[in-house]
Amino acid sequence: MKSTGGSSDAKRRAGEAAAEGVTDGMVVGLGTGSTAAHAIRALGAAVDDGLDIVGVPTSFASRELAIEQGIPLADLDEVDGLDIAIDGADQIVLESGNCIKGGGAAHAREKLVAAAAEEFHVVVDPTKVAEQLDHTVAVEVLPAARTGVEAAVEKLGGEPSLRRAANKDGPVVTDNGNLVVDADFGGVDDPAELAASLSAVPGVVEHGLFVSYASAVYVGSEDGVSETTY
Ligand SMILES: O=C[C@H](O)[C@H](O)[C@H](O)COP(=O)(O)O
Repeated sequence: MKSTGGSSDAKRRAGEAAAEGVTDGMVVGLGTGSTAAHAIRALGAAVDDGLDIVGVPTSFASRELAIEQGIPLADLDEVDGLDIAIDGADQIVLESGNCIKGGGAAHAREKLVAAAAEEFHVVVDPTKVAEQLDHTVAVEVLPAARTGVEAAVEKLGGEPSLRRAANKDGPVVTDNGNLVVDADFGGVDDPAELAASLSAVPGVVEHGLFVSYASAVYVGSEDGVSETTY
C-alpha cells in the first residue's frame, strides 16, 4: 500500500494497538492506507493464532492484503452490521475526532463501512494531528459530473483540482469507476456544514470529511500510543 510520510514505527504502533481491541466473533471493517495496513497485518497474525473474525475490506488494496493475511472476508451487504472498523486518516482534530480521509481515493467505501460499524477507530501517526482541518478534501464524483462539481466547489469557496494518476496519463479512477476532485478550502471552520454542502451537490458520490464518526483515535509515536475516545 502507498505510504504517505510519517514514521512507519508510529503507524505500526497505532495499527497494532487498534487491532488489540478486536475479539472473537467480531465483524471488522478493514481500512485502507499504510497505517490501516498495519492493523490488517496484526489481525492476520491474530487469525493465525486462532482469532475468529470476519473482515469487511474497504478497497481493492485492503481486500488484497487481507486475503494475503488469511483473514476470512465478507462484503458489506453480506453482514448484519459491523462491530468495529479500523482505518487511517489524512488529518484529524483530536478534540472532536473529525477527520479528512481519501488520500488513497478509498473514502466512499470507507465511509459506508464506518457508518455500518458500532465503533470507528482511527489510527494515525503524529503528523496527521492538527488543531483545525485544512487538508484538501477528496470528493469522489461521477465522471459526467466533474465540471459541475468543480463549479460547486468554487461556489463553496474551494479550489478544485482533478486528481491525476501517477503511473498513467489521465485521472485517478476509483474502485467504483469514478473520478476524484481534490478541493482545497483552506481552514475548515465548520466541518459539519461543509460536509452537508458537499453531499448536496449533484454528482458527488462521497467526500472525505468524516464528521462525528470516530469513537476512538490511536496516535502512534516513536515510544508508544495515545488513545482518545469519544
Ligand atoms: O483513501 C484512503 C484512506 O482514507 C486512508 O485511510 C488515508 O489516506 C490515510 O492513509 P495513510 O495511513 O497511508 O496515511
